[in-house]
Amino acid sequence: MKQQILGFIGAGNMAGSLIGGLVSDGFAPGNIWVSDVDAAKLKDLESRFGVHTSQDNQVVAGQAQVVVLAVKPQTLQTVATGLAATVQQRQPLVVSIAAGVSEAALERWLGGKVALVRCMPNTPALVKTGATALHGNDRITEEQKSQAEAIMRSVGLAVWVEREDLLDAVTALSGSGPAYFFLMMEAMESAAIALGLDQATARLLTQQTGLGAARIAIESEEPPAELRQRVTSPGGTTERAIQAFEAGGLQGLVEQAMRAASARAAELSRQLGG
Ligand SMILES: NC(=O)C1=CN([C@@H]2O[C@H](COP(=O)(O)OP(=O)(O)OC[C@H]3O[C@@H](n4cnc5c(N)ncnc54)[C@H](OP(=O)(O)O)[C@@H]3O)[C@@H](O)[C@H]2O)C=CC1
Ligand SMILES: O=C(O)[C@@H]1CCC=N1
Repeated sequence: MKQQILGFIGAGNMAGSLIGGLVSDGFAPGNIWVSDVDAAKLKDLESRFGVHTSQDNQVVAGQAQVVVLAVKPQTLQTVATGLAATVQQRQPLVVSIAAGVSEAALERWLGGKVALVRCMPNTPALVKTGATALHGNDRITEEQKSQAEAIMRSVGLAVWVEREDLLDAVTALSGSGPAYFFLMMEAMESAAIALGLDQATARLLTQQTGLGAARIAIESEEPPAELRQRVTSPGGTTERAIQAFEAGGLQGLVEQAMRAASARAAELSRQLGG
């Protein structure tokens, strides 16, 4: 895999995170090509990671064995139809990371027959702790399946889902999920400042607490509810905080938020051509 040319169409937040993770995992930057309409974003990726860039999507799709579509869902139809002739002629593996764009729509826009993997990564790929779920169409070979998995595995965890529609749930969980934790961190930092800590101290303690909680959750065999109990001394301070979260309906709110994210992915899919 590391010998192949990997092409990214779109040089935004998610492409930058994936490229950063791949390069730090030893993927040769000289084998990565990136295109975008925005020259400044390309310059930035060039200087940070040493990848090749072009403002012409055809230059990238014209040489890559694996083409990663990393533009916004709303831009994807234009981009994909523009690449259809090249893709049909060269038959690369196409990997789409777009939320809510179905394999059927992508195949149609790309002119028909195409080996396609649709996946949902997340931005912690930048620090090689990404979480990605993948689903492939009927045309992918075992080798292409391994290629797509190897790309995502080099920047973190990669799991396959059996049904394409489950990617909407994954989007609501791990695709958007980093933002939920950042929101929680924002809220904790602000509350700590309100309680008298200076901002630097509040941020540092919040960050380290997030890291520590995540590491315990990953390294321990115990479910999160059990780990929470260990922090919650009867009659102590955590108990009061948890009571306040429960009174505010935190669990229901989280479910409501994730249902809204998943519904938006399904809505995008309908709006963008099924
Ligand atoms: N951000 C995230 O956490 C995640 C995002 N995704 C998916 O990844 C995809 C990209 O998201 P994200 O990186 O956040 O979005 P960004 O807007 O940061 O990146 C998309 C890039 O594509 C560029 N672009 C627009 N039109 C074209 C074109 N015709 N040819 C080439 N490039 C073009 C945009 O330029 P300009 O800004 O000038 O329009 C922008 O630089 C989306 O489909 C999203 O659903 C998936 C998982 C997580
Ligand atoms: O917000 C979005 O639509 C994208 C998909 C998942 C994370 N970011």
